[in-house]
Amino acid sequence: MSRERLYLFDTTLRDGQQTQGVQFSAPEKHRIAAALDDLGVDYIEGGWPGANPTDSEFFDAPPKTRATFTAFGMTKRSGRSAENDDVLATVLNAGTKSVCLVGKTHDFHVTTALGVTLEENVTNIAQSFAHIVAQGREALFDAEHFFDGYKSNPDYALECLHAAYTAGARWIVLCDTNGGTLPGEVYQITLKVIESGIPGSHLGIHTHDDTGNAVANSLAAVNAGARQVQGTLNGLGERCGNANLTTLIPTFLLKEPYASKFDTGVTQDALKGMVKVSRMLDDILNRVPQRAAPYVGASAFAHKAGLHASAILKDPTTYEHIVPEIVGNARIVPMSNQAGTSNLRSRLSDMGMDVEDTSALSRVLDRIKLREAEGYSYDSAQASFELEARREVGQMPSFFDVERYRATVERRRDSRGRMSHLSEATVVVNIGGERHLSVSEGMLEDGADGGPVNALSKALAKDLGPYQGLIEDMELVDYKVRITQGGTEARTRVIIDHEDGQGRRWSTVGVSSNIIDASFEALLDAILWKLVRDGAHALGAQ
Ligand SMILES: CC(=O)SCCNC(=O)CCNC(=O)[C@H](O)C(C)(C)COP(=O)(O)OP(=O)(O)OC[C@H]1O[C@@H](n2cnc3c(N)ncnc32)[C@H](O)[C@@H]1OP(=O)(O)O
Ligand SMILES: CC(=O)C(=O)O
Repeated sequence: MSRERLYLFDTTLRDGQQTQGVQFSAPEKHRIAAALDDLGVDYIEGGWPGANPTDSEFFDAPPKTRATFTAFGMTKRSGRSAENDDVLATVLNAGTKSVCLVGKTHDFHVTTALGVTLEENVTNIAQSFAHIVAQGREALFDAEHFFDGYKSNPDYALECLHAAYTAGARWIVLCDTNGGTLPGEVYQITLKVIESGIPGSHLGIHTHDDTGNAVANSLAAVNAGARQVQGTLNGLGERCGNANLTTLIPTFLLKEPYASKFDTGVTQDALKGMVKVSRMLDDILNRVPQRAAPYVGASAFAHKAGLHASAILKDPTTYEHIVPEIVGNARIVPMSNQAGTSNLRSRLSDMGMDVEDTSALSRVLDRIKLREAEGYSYDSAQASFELEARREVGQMPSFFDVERYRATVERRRDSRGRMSHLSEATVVVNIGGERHLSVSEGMLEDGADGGPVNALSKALAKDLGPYQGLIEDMELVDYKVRITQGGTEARTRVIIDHEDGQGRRWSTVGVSSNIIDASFEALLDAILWKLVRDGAHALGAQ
């Protein structure tokens, strides 16, 4: 079978920026564009020149990409020529090789949102594209609300597409703007478009995830013949997001019939960077990565249940649809109350612990299940699990003892009558018979009160004598609280994530009826795990 080219169009910097709460700066756009270019997408839509200062700044000094850098805008408005439309002029003045214009194809939107006649809209589309093409640009038509438009008035929706195509648009992109269309309809309607005379090699698909079908809809359009797929990294985008390219790209490269049928610009080698690219975007957005994201999520290859773990150890293909490393991910076999000895052996061996004694293994398993019944949760707090296992099998060095800690919170009015908060913590540890007392205030980088957990974290990490050098690069990056039982019996579970200078991220858990105490337990485990992993026992721990 001869292979066909499937084009990937990324709109993270345009539709992705339409995500609530997302606002990229120009330098961030440059970083994302460079990562997309390394990945191998064919088009990078940078934004809408002239729509806001950031996009204008970005287009003033555009990235140099192998991918076709694209400016976005809308078709000309009625009552002026394409040459005299200032919004269109600003888009064209960005000087990009390719230009994507959104235009209406749904009769209802033409009369209601634009308030023009159906004929005027067709003329506006045709003249806008003729103008772009006359300037030597590659033109794309984002046919807004196309599927809804087709269902309302198929002849008119197709007339709009043909107006752009006849005027020279290279790509006609069928948009499921409201995200309400299902895969069967996308497939059938895409076939109708092809039957109307626009070949699949000129058709693109742009979907939204409002029914959770953005990826399925993209695949349906490709199955019908479309050869350009638009999407965003991590599925960013207006409302529920766009088709997720971190799902679609591995699917096109690894799954049939796509892998045998299509070439894309993404190589198998670049595919190994998929997790990295996804995390980079989360890092820029200061978002916690979605654990369950297909292919790239931390749980995508996590085998929690005992039956799964047992089989995985015999042959990973028993519960994995692909080899995780192909997309830069990794297999994990977490511990929890769903686990059996297979999970345990696998975890211990990953931690470098060889435990032959089966009675020790059962003790660890019993201990973990008992602690989970008390409210601990080890499947996401693997570092705390490791410490618990070490304690149970006698492989946990003793670095220091916490003699006591105290945290206080104060709310007061200053001399100008303004309310302020102050949190303070004291921690006393005993290291080899020597007492170390540390006091810290809760303080954020901007000088605001960081709260009692922040104060405790600082006091605990302030003076650990010989171990101090090993913990200096630790940073608390996420803090989650959950009440595990209601009423007066309430127990609080705190899960804290840390990162260090070696790029490691680890999670620890604490449980108590008191949120500060639960936090302290998780903070303490985080430091102990770091000391165990970095060989602090060599510094004289017992
Ligand atoms: C489906 C999509 O996601 S398309 C992408 C949409 N992206 C964005 O809207 C983000 C960037 N947009 C913006 O910054 C602003 O909306 C701007 C600068 C483009 C326009 O701002 P304003 O001139 O203040 O207009 P406003 O946003 O209020 O309304 C949009 C105007 O464009 C018109 N319009 C909408 N689509 C089109 C189109 N395809 N062709 C021509 N005109 C259009 C609307 O009718 C409306 O005009 P009206 O005010 O005369 O009724
Ligand atoms: C153009 C676009 O983003 C849409 O129709 O969804």
